[in-house]
Amino acid sequence: MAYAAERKVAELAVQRACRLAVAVADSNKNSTITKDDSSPVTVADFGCQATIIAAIKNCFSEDPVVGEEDSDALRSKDSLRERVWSLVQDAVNSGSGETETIGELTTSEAMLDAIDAGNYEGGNKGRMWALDPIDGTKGFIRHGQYAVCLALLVDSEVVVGVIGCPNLPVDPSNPEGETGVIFSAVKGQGAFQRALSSDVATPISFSDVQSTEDAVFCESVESGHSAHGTQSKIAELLNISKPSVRMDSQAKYCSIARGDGDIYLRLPVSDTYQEKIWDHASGNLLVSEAGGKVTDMFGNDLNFGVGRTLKNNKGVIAASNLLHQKVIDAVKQITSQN
Ligand SMILES: Nc1ncnc2c1ncn2[C@@H]1O[C@H](COP(=O)(O)OS(=O)(=O)O)[C@@H](OP(=O)(O)O)[C@H]1O
Ligand SMILES: [Mg+2]
Ligand SMILES: [Mg+2]
Ligand SMILES: [Mg+2]
Repeated sequence: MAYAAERKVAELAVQRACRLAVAVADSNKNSTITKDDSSPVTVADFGCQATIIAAIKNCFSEDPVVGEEDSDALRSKDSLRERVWSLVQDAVNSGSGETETIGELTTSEAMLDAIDAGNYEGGNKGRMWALDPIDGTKGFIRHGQYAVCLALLVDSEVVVGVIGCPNLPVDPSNPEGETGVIFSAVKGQGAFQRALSSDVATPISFSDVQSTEDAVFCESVESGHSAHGTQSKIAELLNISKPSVRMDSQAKYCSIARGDGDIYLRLPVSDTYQEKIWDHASGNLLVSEAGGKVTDMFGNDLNFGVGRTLKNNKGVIAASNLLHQKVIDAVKQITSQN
């Protein structure tokens, strides 16, 4: 099967990173720093980026990586670096059978170098990985939804997408039951989920909701990340009566891809913000392999080949193939009134 090795490595790397993130959440000893753009980053973001890039470099040494974080804060603060190094070592040592495939990290210097290997500028030629070590950092901090997201792109097309969601219920019909799910998709091979605790993956697909009246839509928690007011007008026009499900991170893509909801609306709040490729690459493939479509607000495909951002696109609309065009028509109608 095409990309079997890449999928295996990506799943093992994401699984190891999810253990690290869960350990930080469980410890209640998180350290948060505010970045230059005022967004938060935690020890878990750094640790997850280090473990995942180290795994990629151990297995596919020539592949470039577009990763969200850099190591500047760790290089200038010994205590922070030591804390992240300790988390990385614990995550590596607590795995069983991973190291023979994805290797390990041997020094804290190697950890810093791994984090900084995520500095690729992107582009539309050849292989590259897109990594969001913790997507929905605000969700992670508030013990809500967050996701560890890794994608392989070839000539700017996503061919492998893996998303780990430690706080998402394994069985959506049993929200109080076990949590921790890993989603994966390979281009042309379908979309799957399995419990983080299990080796058995099952296929997932969109709901067969035919009419937007019966649909559920999801959106960001933060009103600064998508335009809640415009989104509620779009929902009204589509006769959606159920309240929106607000959820942090690419868990939104995962939820609709397995039929918990039907539509993901992400209308821009600012004219200047450019969506980042690591916030959408994995979810894009998961949705298309599960029977859905992702475009920008104008119905254009997302272009992952123009750098670290989606600078050629505005907003994101994801829905099943059955509903997508209806949603785009409603978006057009509402946004042309503004
Ligand atoms: N202004 C603005 N507009 C749109 N998106 C933005 C904006 N600012 C930040 N971000 C990115 O939002 C990522 C989290 O998206 P979510 O959908 O999870 O948002 S939310 O956490 O539910 O609010 C978040 O990803 P992480 O940094 O990985 O958490 C950011 O990349
Ligand atoms: Mg993100
Ligand atoms: Mg992030
Ligand atoms: Mg961030």
